[in-house]
Amino acid sequence: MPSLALSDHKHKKEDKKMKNKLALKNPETDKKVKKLKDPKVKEDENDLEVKKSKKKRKASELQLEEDERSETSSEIVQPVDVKVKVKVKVTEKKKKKNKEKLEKDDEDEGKSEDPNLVSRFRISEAVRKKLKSKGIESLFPIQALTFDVILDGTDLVGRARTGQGKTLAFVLPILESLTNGTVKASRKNGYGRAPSVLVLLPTRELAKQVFEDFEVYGEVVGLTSCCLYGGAPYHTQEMKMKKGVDIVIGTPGRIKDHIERGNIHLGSLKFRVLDEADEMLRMGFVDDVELILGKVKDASKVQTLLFSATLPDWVKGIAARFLKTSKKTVDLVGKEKMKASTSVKHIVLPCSKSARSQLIPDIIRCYSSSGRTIIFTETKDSASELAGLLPGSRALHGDIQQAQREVTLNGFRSGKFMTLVATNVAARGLDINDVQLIIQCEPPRDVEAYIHRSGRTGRAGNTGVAVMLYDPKRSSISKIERESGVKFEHISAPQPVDVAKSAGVEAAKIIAEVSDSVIPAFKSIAQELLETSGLSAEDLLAKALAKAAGYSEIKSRSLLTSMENHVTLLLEAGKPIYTLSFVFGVLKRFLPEEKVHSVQGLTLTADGMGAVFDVAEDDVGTFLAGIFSFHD
Ligand SMILES: Nc1ncnc2c1ncn2[C@@H]1O[C@H](COP(=O)(O)OP(=O)(O)OP(=O)(O)O)[C@@H](O)[C@H]1O
Repeated sequence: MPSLALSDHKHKKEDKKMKNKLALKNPETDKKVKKLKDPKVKEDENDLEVKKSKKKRKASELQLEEDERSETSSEIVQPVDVKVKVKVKVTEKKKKKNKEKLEKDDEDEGKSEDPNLVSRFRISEAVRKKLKSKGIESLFPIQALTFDVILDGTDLVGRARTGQGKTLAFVLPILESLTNGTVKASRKNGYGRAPSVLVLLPTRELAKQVFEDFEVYGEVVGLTSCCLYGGAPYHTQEMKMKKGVDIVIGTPGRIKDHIERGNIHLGSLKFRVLDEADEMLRMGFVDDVELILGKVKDASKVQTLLFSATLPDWVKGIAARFLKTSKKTVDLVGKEKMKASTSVKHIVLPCSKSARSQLIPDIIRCYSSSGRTIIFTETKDSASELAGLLPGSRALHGDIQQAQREVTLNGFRSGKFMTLVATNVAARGLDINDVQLIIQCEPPRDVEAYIHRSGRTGRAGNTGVAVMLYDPKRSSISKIERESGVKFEHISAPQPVDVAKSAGVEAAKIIAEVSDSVIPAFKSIAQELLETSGLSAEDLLAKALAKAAGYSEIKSRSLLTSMENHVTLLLEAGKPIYTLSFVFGVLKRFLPEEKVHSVQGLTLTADGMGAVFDVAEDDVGTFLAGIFSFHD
């Protein structure tokens, strides 16, 4: 970082040297980007290696046995060619059989050790098959630990980190309970039946997602579900309720409306579920939730379940009021310091508001692994504004019409576009395949929001990256860090040259895929260009690659505010500085007023002996010249 020594004349020479090194080097970025390859992945690879080598060992032992056998055999059959062939055939068949046996043994070995195998739980055959078709053969810990508790009729508070499968933790035992468990006999059947299950969730999108799980697994055991949320027409929802459903899933406001209109009767209710309870109550649904829960006349006959990745103390009060005293709590986070997802790499990066739209595309290029990205903003307006500035992205927030919200979310899920800019409406519960990167434009107001937003990646055992931007002048990350237990990795903005390199790799792949048939058409122009440009073939090709990657030039970016064409300068005072106005005063002594006002992101250094600030690249000379004249 170019530095301006304020009081120490001895450093003048070094300062002059530094003048020649104005471009900011950022060795950290390179290192960090590389480091981002999750060590866990490596561990998994190692595990795989161990397994592979075990397999290889077993295979080679078998191979040895076989080789010995076939050698002996071939001695016997050698004189007759046909027999050799037959023998070889037999050997190959055996080899195949052995290989299959080996694979099966390996599989069985792994399976029989797994205490959470689906087959070990009281899950009906039809649901088991459905789970298998979805690739689920084993329950996740929160599911395994709560299954029997719920199926046996106990109220439950369940907590596990984001993406750990809390939805199926209540879906599976509820379905079993209704079809094979204690509740089966008293459950209402037939046309016009009142629901047996009521699930309340904070957002429409989440309600729909949970509804889909109930639909998929409920269908195979003959249970029907219905999703009720605002912004959708009442009539269709009413018709469904009239026909009768077993499970109702929805947001509190719309459910309350239906209750008041007489469309839902809770007299047959066996289960009520509060998913993401803290968010529901925080969003101001507390009266609606209380009203709905209060509609259940005999609460002793209803089982109540409460799930979330975050359970602030005040939610425990609600649990105490609405769950039976015999309730159980399964808390997989508990007193552990780290409350956020452990399969996510948590990163912070200083960035001023004005630099966001320039910086975000580069963060996406460097950290999204070509997967999906969700960007969180604090307000609906900034979500719309940012989506407008980022090509190929769409906004999702509460002011967007429900139909459009659904189109947007479907488009994001199906990969029509890869970047979603959202408010907290997308923070909770949403489970979208291949979200590799979360960007939070500023630190959220509460730690729960941080935990849930960053938890949209790194789900179901996958890894992901969560980058939180902060303006050092306006916001602090220490509260989030302290309360979430996350140890953030601090990085500076990806430098344009690094971003360009990764874009170049992509461009090279694209060029390699171009058919050779284009060569004749372009060859003579290429030759002419080579002769006239005065560049080597490599340099010329590098320029072509840059253009293919969308680059005509590479701009520099400051470390402090991440602004393009700005450089961060360090002013060393050689003595403690207590206020920013002191720094401004010093700058004013050797620089014109308008230049002093143009500095960005002025901040005191951690040791209090200096200050850092950004200046336009074109002004660096003026600043350095100013400080030298000041010393002279
Ligand atoms: N036993 C399992 N085996 C494999 N995948 C599973 C299993 N259970 C759930 N999943 C998958 O894990 C993902 C995350 O599940 P889910 O959305 O229920 O997490 P969650 O704990 O509710 O997260 P959040 O706190 O963010 O709402 C989903 O894609 C789900 O299909």
